[in-house]
Amino acid sequence: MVKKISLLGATGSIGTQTVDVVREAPDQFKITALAAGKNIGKLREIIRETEPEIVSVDAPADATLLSGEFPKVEFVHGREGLIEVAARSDADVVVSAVVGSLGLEPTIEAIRNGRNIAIANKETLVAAGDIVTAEARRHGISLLPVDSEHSALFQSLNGEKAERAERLILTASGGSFRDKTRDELEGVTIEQALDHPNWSMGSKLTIDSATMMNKGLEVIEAHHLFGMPYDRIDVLIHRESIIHSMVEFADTSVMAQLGSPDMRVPIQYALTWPDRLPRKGTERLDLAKIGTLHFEEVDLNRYPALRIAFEAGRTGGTATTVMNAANETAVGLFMEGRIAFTEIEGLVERVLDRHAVISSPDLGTVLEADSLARKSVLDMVK
Ligand SMILES: NC(=O)C1=CN([C@@H]2O[C@H](COP(=O)(O)OP(=O)(O)OC[C@H]3O[C@@H](n4cnc5c(N)ncnc54)[C@H](OP(=O)(O)O)[C@@H]3O)[C@@H](O)[C@H]2O)C=CC1
Ligand SMILES: CC(=O)[C@@H](O)[C@H](O)COP(=O)(O)O
Ligand SMILES: [Mn+2]
Repeated sequence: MVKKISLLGATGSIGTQTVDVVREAPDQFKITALAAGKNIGKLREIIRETEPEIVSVDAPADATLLSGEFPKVEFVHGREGLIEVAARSDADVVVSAVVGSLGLEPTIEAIRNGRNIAIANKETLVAAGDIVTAEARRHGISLLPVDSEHSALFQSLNGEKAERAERLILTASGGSFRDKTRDELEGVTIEQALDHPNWSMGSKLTIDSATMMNKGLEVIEAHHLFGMPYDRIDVLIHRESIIHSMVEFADTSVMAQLGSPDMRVPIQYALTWPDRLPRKGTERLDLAKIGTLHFEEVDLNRYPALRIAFEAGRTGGTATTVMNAANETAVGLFMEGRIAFTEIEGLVERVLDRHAVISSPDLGTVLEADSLARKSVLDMVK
């Protein structure tokens, strides 16, 4: 049976690679709903190719423009449009791949509508992991990891209960500045920060990888997806991004998932699970050619964002919501050239220090904490 897919974040790095996967297996998948932001040129191409029933864009003017060009497609817009595409779609799976905690409400609506979620949008789980996983349990849907590390953990668990695992080991490339000391980070440029050694990804995630906030977000994501306490989640620097992550069991066995760094592999697995399809166009792993794999401990003084994320995760409640929102805002300021790269973690930590944590927030409280944290960062750099 053809699987119907609703794709949120269609024009982004994960979105366009999801379209690649669908293109390669038209007898398996059909995209019926799309959501994007401002990249109307790319969206036009994707609409032409996939012929969806409904599409959401950010601006009302773009929705009107595209309605004229594609009369058979229904267009909606803005935050409500994004939620409508997620909630109304009759898709078998919703690929949640917008960037940022903007993905939270549509993902929750999709879960409440009984859709399985292929979750790339890690910020949703960091902002409100307890709420999202509780909704998933209540509605009996699957949260299928797309993030490469979490797909690796999921595959390494291979049906075993996460409780049986003793330790999750997330691998980290070290990001664009892994060969620089903390002092050498002074004055680094946006272009340098965007030059990831192994992966081609959206800009926000590439900056997060350089601060290692990405790994911090992923630790929190793993905690929620696999129910693992923080003191049993480790991070290991592995420059090559060939081992995507590992699970250690009580008998000392370690299961790992390896492969070429190509996000179409975990995207496809989330869409085909529990089956697998052949993958055209992904380079097969040739370990003899690679020769050597490297591993290193993480120095939390070099990467304070990872320490901040572990602390926020252990605190729980709105601490992770606030950390995520402050980080999104600080990364945005860096991308606008308004702050230095080395100011990102300090801003996040200052906002967290001033925040009075609410331990079991409802969705309204999460959204309010998120928006206040964004404002706090902006106030600090005025
Ligand atoms: N890229 C990767 O390899 C990986 C990504 N992820 C996660 O997946 C998510 C997406 O990442 P990535 O694809 O790299 O990001 P990109 O920046 O490449 O894409 C972001 C997507 O979100 C859309 N978007 C942004 N703002 C809005 C808005 N206001 N309304 C609707 N859509 C909006 C963008 O639309 P537009 O461009 O049209 O404005 C775009 O389609 C992130 O959470 C990231 O952490 C996880 C693992 C790997
Ligand atoms: C491809 C992917 O999953 C990214 O989240 C990736 O993990 C970034 O790599 P590092 O954060 O390890 O640099
Ligand atoms: Mn990842």
